[in-house]
Amino acid sequence: MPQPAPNARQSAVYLLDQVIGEGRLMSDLIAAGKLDRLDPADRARAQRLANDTLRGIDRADRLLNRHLRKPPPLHVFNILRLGTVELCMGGDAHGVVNDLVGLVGRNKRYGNLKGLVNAVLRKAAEDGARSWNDLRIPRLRKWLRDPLVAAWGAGRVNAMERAHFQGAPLDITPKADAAFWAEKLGGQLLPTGSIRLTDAAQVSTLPGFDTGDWWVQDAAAALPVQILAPQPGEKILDLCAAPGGKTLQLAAAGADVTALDLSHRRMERVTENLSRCGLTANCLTGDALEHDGGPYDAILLDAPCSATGTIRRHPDLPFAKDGSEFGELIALQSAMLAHALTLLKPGGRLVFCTCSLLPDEGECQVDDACAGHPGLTVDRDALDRPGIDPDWTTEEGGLRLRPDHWPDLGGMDGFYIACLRR
Ligand SMILES: C[S@@+](CC[C@H](N)C(=O)[O-])C[C@H]1O[C@@H](n2cnc3c(N)ncnc32)[C@H](O)[C@@H]1O
Repeated sequence: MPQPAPNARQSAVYLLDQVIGEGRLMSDLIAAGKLDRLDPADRARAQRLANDTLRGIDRADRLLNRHLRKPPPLHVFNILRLGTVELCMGGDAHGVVNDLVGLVGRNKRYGNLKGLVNAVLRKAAEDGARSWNDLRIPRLRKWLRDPLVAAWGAGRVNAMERAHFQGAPLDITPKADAAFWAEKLGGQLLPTGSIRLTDAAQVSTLPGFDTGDWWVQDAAAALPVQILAPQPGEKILDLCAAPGGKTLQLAAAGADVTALDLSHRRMERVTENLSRCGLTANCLTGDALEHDGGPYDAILLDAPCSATGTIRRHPDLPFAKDGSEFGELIALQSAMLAHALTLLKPGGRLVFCTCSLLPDEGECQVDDACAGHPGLTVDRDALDRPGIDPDWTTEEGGLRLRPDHWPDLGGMDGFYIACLRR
C-alpha cells in the first residue's frame, strides 16, 4: 500500500533528524528533493518549523531537561523539541500534542515512547509559554562560539546571538526605482537602497517577480557590487557567481559581465535569474582557479566560505557543520584571490568578499594578499557609499558587517568586503 504523504510537522522532524543526526544542510536536502512530496505551502511550513526549532533549541532543551530523566533517542528528542518550540511560540496545544503523539505512535521503533511524548509535551504546554521568554537567548554551539568570542568579544557575540534568534526579514534588490518598489510592495527602503519586507508572502506571487523587476538578496549581500561600482560597458568577471544575485546587479548596471561558477546545477539558477530579469551575462561553468580569460576592468570574488554570516536565515549551519572543513576553504579563498589578481588589468579593482564572521576568511585574507603582492592596495574610498557606516570599516580598510548591525531595522547578514587595487 502506498504511504500517505507526510505532513509539514513530520517533514520538519525529518529535517531536524538529518541536520542534527547526519550533519546535512537543509538547503542540500531541499535541493535533493526531500520535501517534494509536500505542496508548496506545506513545504514552506516544514522549513519554517524546522528553522524555528533550530533557533530555539537551546531554550527547548532547557525546558525539556526539567521533565526528562535521560535524553530519549534523537528522533523522539527532535519531536519533543519541535513540539516545545511550537507550544512556547503560541501553537495550538491540542493540535500540536495530538499530531506529534500520533507521529511517535506510528513509528515502529519508538511507538512505545508515545506516553512519554504525550506527558512531556503536556507539561511543556503548561509551563512553557510562561518560562520561555525568561530563558537566556540561545547560544551558538561551542565550536563556533569560542572563535567568535576570541575575535569579537563576548558582548558582540551575545548581540549576534540575539540577531540570530530573531531570524531574518526578506530583503530585495530592485533593478531600478527603489522608492517606487518599496511603496508598491509595502516594504521599507533601507539606507543602502535595498527594500526590506517584514511580512512577506510567497515571493513568486509578489508584484514585480514575474516581470523581473527585483530579486531576493540580503541587504549586506548587495553591498559588494555597490562597492565595486560597476560602470556601463566595463568588462567585469564574477568569479563565483551562483545563484547570481551579484551577477544580476552587475548586469543591471550595464557591465559586460562574465559569470563563472564550478557548479553546473547552481549555474542554471544564474541563467534562470538572468532570463527572468531580462538581463544578460556570459555564463560559464568551470573552476575559478583555471579561468584564463581577461584581462578584466574589475573582478568580483565572492569566495566559497563557512557562510557563518548567514545563520539568521540558515540556523541549521551550526548543527550540520563543526568547522572541520573551514581550513580547506580558507586555503581555497587565498588561492582564488591570488589567481584572480592575475586576471585583472593594471589599475583594475577587485572586490573580495565572504559571508563569514571569521576574520580568517576576511580581514586576514586581505592582510595576507597585500603582504604577498607588492603594489596591491586597499581602496578605502570605495566604502564611501550611501548607508555604509564608517564605523564598520576595519583596520586594513575593509568592511566588517555583522548580524547585530542595524538592530532597529532588523539586522543584516554577516559579511566581509574589501576593494583591492593593483
Ligand atoms: C558564496 S557563493 C556565491 C554567491 C553568488 N556570488 C551570489 O551572489 O549569488 C560561492 C560559490 O562559489 C562556487 N565555487 C566553489 N568553488 C569554486 C571554484 N573552484 N570555482 C568556481 N566557483 C566555485 C560555489 O559553487 C558557490 O556557488
